[in-house]
Amino acid sequence: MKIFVASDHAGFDLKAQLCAHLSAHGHDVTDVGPASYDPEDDYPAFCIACGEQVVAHPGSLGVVIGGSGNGEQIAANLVDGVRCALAWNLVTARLARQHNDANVVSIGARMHTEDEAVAIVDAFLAEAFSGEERHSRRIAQLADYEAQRQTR
Ligand SMILES: O=C[C@H](O)[C@H](O)[C@H](O)COP(=O)(O)O
Repeated sequence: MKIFVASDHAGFDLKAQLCAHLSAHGHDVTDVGPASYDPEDDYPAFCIACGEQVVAHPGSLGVVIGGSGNGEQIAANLVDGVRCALAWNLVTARLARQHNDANVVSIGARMHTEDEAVAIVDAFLAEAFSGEERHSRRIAQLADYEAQRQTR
């Protein structure tokens, strides 16, 4: 699977571990940045770039990582076509795919051990959208709003 991963300084170490883990498991991983640790860096540009890459590569998925994952989720969701979910355990990770067809997952690196965070991402990547009508209907409503916003 093609996977794009971004972080800020708070998620930088986890990003490195996650990219290595995902590559070792056969995924085609792109580290969207930052390329080096800067304790003063800002998450928006990296997370927006990650979302843009996911939208530009249909079928791919993205991971954005920060301290809490909150700002990273907010940033990624500014990109049209991105549905980014903040996952904080295995259940929320799986539901993000099953119910929301999320194409990006946000992780709070300060909220978990690295092993826990990697397991949450693995759970997200392994799950599929259920395709159930009620979930498709709700996702279509979000896409409709997005399309209308583009014409305003
Ligand atoms: O929602 C934002 C993320 O959690 C950031 O990683 C966090 O705000 C960074 O905090 P600081 O600049 O204090 O390390």
